[in-house]
Amino acid sequence: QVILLESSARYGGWLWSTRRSDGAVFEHGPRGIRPAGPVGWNTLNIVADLGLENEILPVTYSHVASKNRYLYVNDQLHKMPSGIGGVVWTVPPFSRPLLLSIAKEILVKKGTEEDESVHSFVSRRLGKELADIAIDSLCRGVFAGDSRKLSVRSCFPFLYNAEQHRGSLVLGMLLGSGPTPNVIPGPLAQRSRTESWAQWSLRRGLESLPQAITDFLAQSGRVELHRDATVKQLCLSASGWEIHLEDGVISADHIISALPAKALSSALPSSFQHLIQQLQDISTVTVAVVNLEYEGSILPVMGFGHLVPSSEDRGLLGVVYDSVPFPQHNAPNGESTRLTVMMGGAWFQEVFGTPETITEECLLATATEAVQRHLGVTASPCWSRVALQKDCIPQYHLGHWQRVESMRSYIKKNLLPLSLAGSCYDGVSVNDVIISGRTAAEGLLGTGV
Ligand SMILES: Cc1cc2nc3c(=O)[nH]c(=O)nc-3n(C[C@H](O)[C@H](O)[C@H](O)COP(=O)(O)OP(=O)(O)OC[C@H]3O[C@@H](n4cnc5c(N)ncnc54)[C@H](O)[C@@H]3O)c2cc1C
Ligand SMILES: C=Cc1c2[nH]c(c1C)Cc1[nH]c(c(CCC(=O)O)c1C)Cc1[nH]c(c(C)c1CCC(=O)O)Cc1[nH]c(c(C)c1C=C)C2
Repeated sequence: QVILLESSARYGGWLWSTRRSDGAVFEHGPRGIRPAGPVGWNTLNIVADLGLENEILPVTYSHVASKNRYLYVNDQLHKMPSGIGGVVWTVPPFSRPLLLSIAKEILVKKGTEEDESVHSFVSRRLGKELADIAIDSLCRGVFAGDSRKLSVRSCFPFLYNAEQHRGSLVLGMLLGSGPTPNVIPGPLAQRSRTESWAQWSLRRGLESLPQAITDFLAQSGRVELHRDATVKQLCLSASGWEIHLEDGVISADHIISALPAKALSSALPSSFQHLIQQLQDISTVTVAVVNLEYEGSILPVMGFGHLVPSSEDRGLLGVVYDSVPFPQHNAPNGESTRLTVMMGGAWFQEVFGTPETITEECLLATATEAVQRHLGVTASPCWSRVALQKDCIPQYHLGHWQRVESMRSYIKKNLLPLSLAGSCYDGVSVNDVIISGRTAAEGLLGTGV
C-alpha cells in the first residue's frame, strides 16, 4: 500500500502552469525538459505510459531556439558561440577564440581537491574569462546560483568525472566518463533521438505531467493520494514510522521523502541530530519569476533567451523568450510575444531584501525595465504575472557530495526506514528528480533496471 502526502492544495510542486481562458499557457516553474540520456528517456517512457504522446511539443536541435542563446554583457546582447565558426573565431564578448582554451585544456594537470567551486574548476581548466562570463551565467541559468560557491562535483558531475577519469574535459566528452543509469529508451524516447529533440514541453503546460500522474494513480486504486496533508512530525516506532499530520496519524513501514530538505529536517525526531544538521545545511534560493505578454512580435533577436552574468547585473538572472520555442502556448487569436524574466536567486536578499517585504509592483517594474533596456522594447506588456518562488532551487555548495553521502550512510548504519529523493540531493532538473524517486522505489523493492 502506497500513501502520497502533499502539503499544498495541488500536486506538482514547482511544475506550475497557468492556462488562461483564451488558451495561452504561462509557466511559473520549469518550461522545458531535456530528452537526452537515460534520465531524459526515463521521463519520456513515463510520458508515453501516461498516453501523453500527442500532447508533446518538441523543439529540435535545428530550431532557432536551440541554436541561439544570448548573453547580455556590456549593455549588449551577444549570441553565444556555436558551431565550428563560434569555436575557431573570436566571438565577443570573449577576447580570444574558444579553440585556444579548448586546445590548452587537454594539457592542464588534474586537480587534487576532492571538490572545487564551478568557477575555480573552469578558471583552472579553461581560463578566467570563460569562468567569469559563460560559467557564471550558466550557473545562474540552471541553479540561479553563484558559480563561486556551487560545487563542480555535485552540479556538473560529468565535468568532474571527465577530469578524474580522462584527465581532461575534452577527452571526457570524446571518450565518455562514467556510469549512467540503466534505462531502455521506449518508442517515444527513440523518436526523440531520431527527430533530434533538444527539449520538449506539453501542450497544456508542464503541470499536465504531475496531473496525468496523479489521475493515473487515483484511477489505479493502488495509491492513496492526500492533498492539504502537511507532514508535521515523524516518530519512529517498533513497526516503522508514525507520520503526524494536522488532523491525524498515519503508520508506515518506510518513508520515501521527496520533501525539501528543511521540511524533512523539521519533521524528524530531535534524536536524529546528525541527519537534521546535514539537511539544514542544504540551502535554497528564491527566484522571482515574472511572466510578460506583449502584443505583436517585439523581439529584436530570435532564440531561447538571454542570460546575464553577475558582473553585469547581480539581481537580473535572465530572460526566456517563451514564444520562440513554444509558439503553441500563445493565445490562438492575434500575434503575441511571451517572455519570462527571472530575478534574485543567490543575490535575492542583497538586491531585493527579504521576500516578505518586496512588492509585486517592484518586481514587475524591475522586469519590464530590464526588457526595455536589454531588448529595446518600449511597449508595455498587455498581461503579466509575478510569482515569488520562495526557496525553490537547492544550492549544491562545496562539499554537497560529502553531506549526501554522510546522510545516506547514517540512514544505512542506523537501519532507518527512510529514502531521500527530490531536488535536494542528486540533481535539480525535472528528469533528475523523477529518476531519484524511481531509484528510491527500486532500492526499496530490491528491483532495478
Ligand atoms: C523557476 C524555475 C525554473 C525551472 N526550470 C527548469 C527547467 O527548465 N527544466 C528543468 O528540468 N527543471 C527546471 N527547474 C527545476 C525543477 O522544476 C525542480 O527542481 C523540480 O521540479 C523539483 O521537484 P521536487 O519534487 O524535488 O520538489 P518540489 O517541486 O519542491 O516538491 C516538493 C513538494 O513537497 C511538498 N511539501 C513541502 N513540505 C511538505 C510537508 N511538510 N508535508 C507534505 N508535503 C510537503 C511541497 O508542497 C511540494 O509539492 C526549475 C525550477 C524553478 C523553480
Ligand atoms: C535565468 C534563470 C533560470 C532559467 N532557467 C532556470 C533558471 C534558474 C532553471 C533551469 N533551467 C534549466 C534547468 C534544468 C537543467 C537540466 O539539467 O536539464 C533548470 C533547473 C535548463 C537550462 N536552461 C539553460 C541551460 C543552459 C539549461 C541546461 C540544459 C540545456 O542546455 O538546455 C539556459 C537558460 N536558462 C534560463 C535562460 C534565460 C537561459 C539561457 C538563455 C532561465
